[in-house]
Amino acid sequence: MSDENGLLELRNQLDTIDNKLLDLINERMQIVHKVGALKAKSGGAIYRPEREKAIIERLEKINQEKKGLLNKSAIEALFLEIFAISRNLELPENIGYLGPEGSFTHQAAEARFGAMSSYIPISSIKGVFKEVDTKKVKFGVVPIENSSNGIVNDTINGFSKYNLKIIAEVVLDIHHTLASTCDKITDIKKIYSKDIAFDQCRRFLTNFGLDEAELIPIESTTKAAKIAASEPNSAAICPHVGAKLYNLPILFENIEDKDNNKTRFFIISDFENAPSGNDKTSILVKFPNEQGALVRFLNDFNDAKINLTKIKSHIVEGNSIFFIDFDGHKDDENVKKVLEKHKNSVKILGSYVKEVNDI
Ligand SMILES: C=C(O[C@@H]1C=C(C(=O)O)C=C[C@H]1O)C(=O)O
Repeated sequence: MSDENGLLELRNQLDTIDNKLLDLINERMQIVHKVGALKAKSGGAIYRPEREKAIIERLEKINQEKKGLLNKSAIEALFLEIFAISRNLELPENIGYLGPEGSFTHQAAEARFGAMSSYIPISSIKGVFKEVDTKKVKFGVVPIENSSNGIVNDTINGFSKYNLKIIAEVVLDIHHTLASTCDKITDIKKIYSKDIAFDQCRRFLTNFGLDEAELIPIESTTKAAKIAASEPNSAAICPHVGAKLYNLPILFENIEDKDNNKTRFFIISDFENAPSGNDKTSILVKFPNEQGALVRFLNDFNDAKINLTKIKSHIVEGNSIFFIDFDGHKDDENVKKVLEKHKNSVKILGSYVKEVNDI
């Protein structure tokens, strides 16, 4: 058989498989439709991250056993897209994220909800909380902490003010680029970016003599790309996708000082997750002004054999509060007991499937 005929034959085989895949996906969607109808009757949540996680883990295991050609992230990418389409079929739901389009939070949202969902950029973290609270959007995506810059205060403030729940976490590796229409680095006189992005790229700026340029902080790295695309002798520190969005040539990639620069994001909504068997819980704690309150609290967690994974202090309206993460679900017996004992000082922010990529 000639190469050309060989190619034709293989493509015929692919067409036959694609036809079967289409039938199978449609068959799946018929069932999803029935799940949607049941949930509409019972008022159950459409998005069930713990169920999606379990499906992906099961498929990865089968794939490994069968020595399939797909790797873990390929399975995840394919199925997250199928789940997103499934959920939209059950009930189309909007996702509000800290914008603008192309921001790291947008990337975090897409990593979880796929390319087919309906996204709405919101210009502040406070705004994201408000739109979820008033049910304009079903889900909100906000940053909670960065490995170089710590906790995001506006997000803690949002949780203090609103009774919304964390239903999932997403951890992204953060890479910055220097993008500009200038041909020569010495032509760059102004650099636009978000204040924390400048902090994350200090060494690069010094090493390349760019600390001489005027550093202009603005509200987002994507907006920085937009401005730099139209202003001569300027540049932006922005994500790769931000530069692409505004056709801004990328001069340097991965300019962040630390090679494991990560940001953790929360997906927030108005419902609680069922336990998945591999959960984490986040709480805010405001201790009474008594000696030993923090120690007593921590001892109770220790006695209940709960593993605390993070504790950070934060000031809200002059009061010191703690943001705490621990392993387990709020409905686990040991967790429930401790939280009940301290219910006057604790606000439960949510229990959600633990991400493998940690910060
Ligand atoms: C279909 C369901 O709803 C959603 C879609 C899922 C899917 O497509 O398999 C899984 C969990 C939910 O996020 C379900 O809850 O089973």
